Amino acid sequence: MGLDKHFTVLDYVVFAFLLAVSIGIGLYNALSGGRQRTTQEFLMADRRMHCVPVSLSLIASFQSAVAIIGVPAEIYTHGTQYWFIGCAYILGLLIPAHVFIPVFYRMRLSSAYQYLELRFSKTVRICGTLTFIFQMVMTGFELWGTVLATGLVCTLYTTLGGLKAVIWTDVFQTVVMFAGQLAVIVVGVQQAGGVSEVWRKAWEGNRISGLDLNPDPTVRHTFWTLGVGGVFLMLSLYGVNQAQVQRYLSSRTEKEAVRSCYMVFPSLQLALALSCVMGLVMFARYCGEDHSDKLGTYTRDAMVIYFVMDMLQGLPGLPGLFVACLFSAALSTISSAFNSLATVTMEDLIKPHFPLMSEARATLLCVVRAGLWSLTFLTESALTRLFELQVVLAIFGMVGGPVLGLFCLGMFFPWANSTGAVGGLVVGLSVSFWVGIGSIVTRWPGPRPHLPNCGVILLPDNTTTAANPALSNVTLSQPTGLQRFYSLSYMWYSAFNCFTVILIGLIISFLTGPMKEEDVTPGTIYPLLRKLLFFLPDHLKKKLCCVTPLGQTHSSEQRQPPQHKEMNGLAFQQEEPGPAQDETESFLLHASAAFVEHETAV
Ligand SMILES: O=C(O)CCCC[C@@H]1SC[C@@H]2NC(=O)N[C@@H]21
Ligand code: NA
Repeated sequence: MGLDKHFTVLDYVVFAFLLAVSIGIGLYNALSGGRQRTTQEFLMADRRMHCVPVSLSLIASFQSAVAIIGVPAEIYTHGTQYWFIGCAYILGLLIPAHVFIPVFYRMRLSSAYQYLELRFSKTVRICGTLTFIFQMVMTGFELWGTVLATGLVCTLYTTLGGLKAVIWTDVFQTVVMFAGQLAVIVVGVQQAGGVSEVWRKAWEGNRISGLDLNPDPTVRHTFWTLGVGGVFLMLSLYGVNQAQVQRYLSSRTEKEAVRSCYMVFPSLQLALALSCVMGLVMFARYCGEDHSDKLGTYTRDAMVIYFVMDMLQGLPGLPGLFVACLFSAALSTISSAFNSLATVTMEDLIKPHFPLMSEARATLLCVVRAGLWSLTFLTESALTRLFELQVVLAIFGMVGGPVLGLFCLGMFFPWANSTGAVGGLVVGLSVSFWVGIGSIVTRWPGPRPHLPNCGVILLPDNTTTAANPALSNVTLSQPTGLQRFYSLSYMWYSAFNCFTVILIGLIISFLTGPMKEEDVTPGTIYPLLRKLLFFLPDHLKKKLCCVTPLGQTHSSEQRQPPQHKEMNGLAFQQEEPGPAQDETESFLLHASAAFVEHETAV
């Protein structure tokens, strides 16, 4: 699409400079500190990270070029309805902060899927890990072939620098992302003749969407699909996705991890606002014209890049900044994917079979795994093109939704057993792919009113009529039966699949003999019922919830972890579990110590 025709020397300098800084930060973290000699340092940044870099890195993981380009394209063609996904960020971050982080952090896990082994069984853990790998590989396709070059760079610092390098490069790349989007907005507003002009054109072009409370689940974007369906999308990404869980666990304390999750909220709202305003600014300038003739087969996302390059033409350095912004978005997502894939490969697939592996060998294997993953991604990204935002979100819903269901089944339902977990996940994934592929195959156009473009006439009673009546809303026939099932909005996939896994998981658990509460590993259940019924007196809670309130010891001895002795009310370990100790046992020691300590301290 001839990006380079707008590039001046200064653009190349700006782009190269920003890329060089990314590499520099990565290499610095690779060669400083403990020089990445242990897996704790390589995979968990020594669990000493501060909440500011962690929160910026949390943004970068799921703010790739797809979001930077896809959201403006969405606003340009459909209006600002998508902006309501911002309402999903409230619960979408509060629940991870107060439900998932406490459970994961007190268990001092390295991989989120260790939780599944401790709550259910090794089989469930492997299923969770493989589903996560599949999801990351599927969405790995979202990145461009052009990332190939810089992707090699990212491979360098990700494989050498570990999580610490990835987090600090993410911090820098998030700043570049915001700067690039801001530059486009400032220039665009100024060229369109000011904010009021942009607003007027967007308003006349019907791009300012009101609150659409239509309850129809087949309508693509409404307050319900975005504000409620979006919560489950956020939970699957910011609650249980390995890339984010790893960042929470790299925080120095649990409070630091919760603080980093809270700090994601304003930055995510800013990222959403910048990309939505960018779409409006583009609309004000091009009035919804469809330049696909100039772009040939390119998707509407490519149209966004064309517009931006056109807007920034004649402003040397800014096109370079915007392309650097795109690459930063892509690189920060790639590096997070590599590092989290290397972590789960090591923690969930390799280490359990080689408990006696030495630290040096384990770290070396991590480096090799991160390198192999990056080459996998780079080869596939070279083969594919940018996916549209909707496709990536649909994949997150199809794969991330069932995994979210698996964790919710484990945390909120003590009766769920491993058979139920595996059965629920298998059925959940099958149904999710049935809906997802069904909707692609039937290509249900969906009742998508064709928004009139700038050529509208604003009537005195503030209604608009399209310049050419043919463009007015076309009401399609409503889908019926199976067709309705296939035309479920992709924004409901996460919620729908999550509930399927929970429902099937519970049914199978009850059919195969529900777990007894005392058999459940301590710390793996979030006492949802007890917390929700906080207002009831204790004896009622105990009877109602049939879950022993946290902190009270059990009558049965086997609940007390071995090698502990009480001293002035605090439990601590007599000796650090030796390296030879198998991972689950050492986890048990850690968890129950932290668990009892936390509860007695509270
Ligand atoms: O860019 C990507 O990695 C794919 C799109 C992810 C977008 C989701 S929507 C909710 C949350 N908010 C973001 O800014 N990113 C994620
Ligand atoms: Na990113």
